[in-house]
Order: sequence, then C-alpha cells, then structure tokens
Amino acid sequence: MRASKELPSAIERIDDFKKAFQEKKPLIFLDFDGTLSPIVANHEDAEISAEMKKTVQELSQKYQVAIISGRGLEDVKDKAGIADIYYAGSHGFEISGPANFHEENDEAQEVLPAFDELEPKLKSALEDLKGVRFERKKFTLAVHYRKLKEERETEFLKMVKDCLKDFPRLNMGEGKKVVEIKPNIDWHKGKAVGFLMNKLTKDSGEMLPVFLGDDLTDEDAFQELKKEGMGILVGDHGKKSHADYSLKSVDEVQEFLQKLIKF
Ligand SMILES: O=P(O)(O)OC[C@H]1O[C@H](O[C@H]2O[C@H](CO)[C@@H](O)[C@H](O)[C@H]2O)[C@H](O)[C@@H](O)[C@@H]1O
Repeated sequence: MRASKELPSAIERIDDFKKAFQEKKPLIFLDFDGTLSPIVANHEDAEISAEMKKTVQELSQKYQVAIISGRGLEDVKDKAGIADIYYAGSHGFEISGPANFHEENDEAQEVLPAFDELEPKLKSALEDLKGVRFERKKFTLAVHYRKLKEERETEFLKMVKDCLKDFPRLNMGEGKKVVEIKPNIDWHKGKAVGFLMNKLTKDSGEMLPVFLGDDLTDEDAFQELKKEGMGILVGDHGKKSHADYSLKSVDEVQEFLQKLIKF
C-alpha cells in the first residue's frame, strides 16, 4: 500500500493504459462524489459538470462504463444522468443497467427494518450536535458531519458507535466527513465490481477492470482489482491506498478520460 503522493500519475503513465487496452477490452468503473463531481458542503448540491457528463457519455460509447457510488441508486442515476450504462448505488447493494437490468442484495433486504429502528434513535441521540445531517438511502444510512465543529467530531463518532451497539445487523464505515451505516454483510463496492465483471465477462468476453475513486470506501474496489485491474486514486483520503495510480482532482479525471477516448 502506498500514500497518494507515492503513486504514479495516471496521466503521465497513459501509455500503460493504452498498452493494457490493446490486450483486453476495459470495463471502466467510476465513483461519483469526489471523482466525477467535486466535493461540496451539502450532499444535495453535488453536481456533475456539463463537460464531465459529455466526457462520460463519449467514454460509454467507446467502452463499457459503470458508476459505483455510496449514494442511493436513483439519486446517483439522477445526478449523473447518463443513459445505457451500469450503476451501483448504496455502496453496491443495488445495481441497475441497460435492458432493465436490476439486482438487489437479498440478505440486505432483511436488514432494512433495523435501519427504520436505528434512524430515529440516532437522530434523537445526536439532536444537540449542530451541523449533523442524515441521508437515508435504500440500503445504507449516511450521517454527514462536514458542518459539525471539529472539536465535537470525537464525541459524535463515539455517540454513533454507542447507538450501533444495539444493532448487530448493522456496521459502520467512514468516508469524507461522513459515517456510512451499512448492513453487516460481506458486500461492498469491491463485491459489486466483481459481480459486474462476472456478468459482463459472460456477455462480452474477458475484460480489464479500471476503477477511479477518491474515498476510503473505494479501497474495497482497489483491493478487488489487485487480482487483475488498474486502480486510480483521485485526490487523497489521508490513508495508504491499494490503488496503482493517482489523479490529483476531478479536473484531472476529465483530462484522463479524454485521453482514453482518443486511444
Ligand atoms: O461513492 P461516492 O459516489 O463517492 O459517494 C460517497 C458519498 O458521497 C456523498 O458524500 C460526500 O460528498 C458530499 C458532496 O460533495 C459531501 O458533502 C460529503 O461530505 C461527502 O462525504 C454522498 O452524500 C454519500 O451518500 C455517499 O456515500
């Protein structure tokens, strides 16, 4: 594992991708927040730029493309607005694609009542913490603390952990100024990548997975790609990464995707 600054630039090493794409058809996985859309203070305000949207549309006409997000499936589809590609939402628990393809994790369905029980308890426990915001997706619950005073973050994290003690069917992961509460099931973005690889390999033959992501939850996907594939860390999440390459920003993501289109 390496820190982001130790990873080679995917733009400077574009020839690695050109060579790999000549050997196998790529399947390009894109994370949404922090990769296609810049991080902003309110999760509702995140947007993909018109230029990035056009780039991803062009990319999807040349290669297979999937957007893999922590957002709810309908939310990320709506925000990205790109037709005829695969999407995975709720960190991979719900997946959809062309020709009305739709798949949801059955085990996670059984855990949904636990979210209904936890959410009001957590809201009540955290009500005095100004700046905490909830985002309920079908299979996960995000608790955002970007607007919480920094000196209260430790207290906030402890309160969430304490509440979760009564919910063994749920667990918690961390992202950029967000706590992600998920079903306590062995499923994540990396598993969703594996699932789509299997599906599309059956349909289109052997493929090379390439994953671009910026956050800690994308590390599950980078790890999945360690068997075979190319992982690209966008920006920095403060920890060492399983990715192979890096890009500095959302702007560099667009520059890199443009280069792939021109191969
Ligand atoms: O997997 P992703 O597509 O990257 O989604 C991860 C989470 O992204 C969103 O939260 C993050 O972006 C927000 C908007 O820029 C920002 O305000 C927040 O602090 C970030 O954590 C989204 O709201 C979550 O549901 C996703 O899980």
